[in-house]
Amino acid sequence: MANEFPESREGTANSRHANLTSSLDLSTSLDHSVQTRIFKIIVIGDSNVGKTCLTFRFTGGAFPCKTEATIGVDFREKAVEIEGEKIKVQVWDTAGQERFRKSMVEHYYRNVHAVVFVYDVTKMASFQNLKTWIQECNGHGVSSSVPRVLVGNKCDLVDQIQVPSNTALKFADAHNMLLFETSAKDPKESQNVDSIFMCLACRLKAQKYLIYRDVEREDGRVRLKHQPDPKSNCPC
Ligand SMILES: Nc1nc2c(ncn2[C@@H]2O[C@H](COP(=O)(O)OP(=O)(O)OP(=O)(O)O)[C@@H](O)[C@H]2O)c(=O)[nH]1
Ligand SMILES: [Mg+2]
Repeated sequence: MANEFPESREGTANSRHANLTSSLDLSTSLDHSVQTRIFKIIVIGDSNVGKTCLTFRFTGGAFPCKTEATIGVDFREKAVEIEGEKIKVQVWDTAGQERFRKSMVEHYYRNVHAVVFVYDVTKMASFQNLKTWIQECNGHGVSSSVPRVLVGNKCDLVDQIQVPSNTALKFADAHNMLLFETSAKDPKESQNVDSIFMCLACRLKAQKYLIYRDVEREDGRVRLKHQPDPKSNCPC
């Protein structure tokens, strides 16, 4: 059974930080000294859908009282333990506004392990724009074997919902994604928010034997072979 132990870190990077590349490279490395794997999960979607709030809820356990549009990327880490293995989940909270993301897009997708697409259930346009986000992701060479999930956020605003669940479910099925409808704001939903990231971490953990056994090194970088683990007990 998956459980967590308390350790989270936050950082930020934008186009003004000169040493960005070296810090970003860490996300894809295996930390051999402590044998802790790091899973890089990016969170993508329109501005204002709640990406920052969702990632904050997962790593900090609370809803931020105030947020501003993300510039570049904020990265947050949470240490979790799954079936006895300590894993670092590194969440990349990306900017939804084009002007705040354009110089960073390459970094977002580089060596990503999993992708979370977010829309706002009260804003149909944010759902319709998912196609563009998926195109961007595919256009950056993210393999179809990289796990992806779809998240409809702001479900607490029950009177304002514009995106019906069955429409979202069809879209998710068509794109081979699991659908989570949740709220970063509603404390009762916090476990559901956790399960978005834990579900992905469990799936990635299922690649354990590949990472330790079939790891390949090319150009000094670690590359992983993706194969499903038939013995995985991932809850999703
Ligand atoms: N009611 C409600 N409001 C939310 C929820 N999640 C986020 N918000 C609000 O939505 C607004 C935008 O949230 P952010 O998390 O900053 O949005 P973002 O997707 O990170 O936006 P960018 O950084 O510009 O890409 C803020 O006013 C939040 O308080 C939610 O679950 N319910
Ligand atoms: Mg943000």
